Amino acid sequence: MLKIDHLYFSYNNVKNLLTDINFTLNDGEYISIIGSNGSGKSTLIRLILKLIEPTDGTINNTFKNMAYVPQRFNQLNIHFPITVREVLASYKKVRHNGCQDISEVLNLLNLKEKEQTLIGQLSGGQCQKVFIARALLGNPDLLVLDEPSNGIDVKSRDEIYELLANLNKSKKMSIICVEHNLQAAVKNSTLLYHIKKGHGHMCLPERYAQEYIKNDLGDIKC
Ligand SMILES: Nc1ncnc2c1ncn2[C@@H]1O[C@H](COP(=O)(O)OP(=O)(O)OP(=O)(O)O)[C@@H](O)[C@H]1O
Repeated sequence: MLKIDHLYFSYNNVKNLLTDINFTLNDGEYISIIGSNGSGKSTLIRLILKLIEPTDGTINNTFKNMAYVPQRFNQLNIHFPITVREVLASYKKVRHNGCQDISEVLNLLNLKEKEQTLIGQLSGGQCQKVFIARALLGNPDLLVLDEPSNGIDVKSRDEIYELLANLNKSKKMSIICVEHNLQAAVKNSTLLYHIKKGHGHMCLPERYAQEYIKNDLGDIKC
């Protein structure tokens, strides 16, 4: 379980970015964090991952094995001399033990035929899947993703969300996902966490969808 109580956070140049954040993820839940650009979604993820410290408040985390899939990036040099399999093998080497078989994870993400391809020569969607595969190698009990479908075509996007839904439902993997894809968030998540003007609140996906249809996004009060 992850429980955040009365968390406050400011950057030097952005005061009161997050104000009195209260957030609970129970084991097996899938929570999508939504909100407009700059509302603090990725910052909340960084706090959960302990990459930064809150200004005030507490984060209690009983998950033993978190894995993180960062936002997609496009700057890989196409000649960077490392293949998909080598990316996964180097991660496995660093983690030492408890890892899944690389071929199994490649199959799970339909990446088997790309295992000898240089990472920089993959499409954006394929590259994103490699980073998801890398995260899954360590058998996480909490998977944290930052906008997994950003800039990804419909087919790869659907595959990624089907996989996440399956991991959550079949393997009971807990998931936190920063999301701009509201359709996927509403379809897959147990709960949505909406951050607006520094404050956050949980809401049920169906309720959010109803409110979204009735109002502009900015006016949603669920
Ligand atoms: N390392 C940093 N130092 C200072 N300010 C930062 C830093 N990282 C983010 N910010 C600022 O904090 C605010 C929130 O950024 P954050 O990345 O958390 O937003 P977000 O909700 O994830 O946005 P987006 O939807 O655009 O990805 C922004 O105004 C951003 O400029």
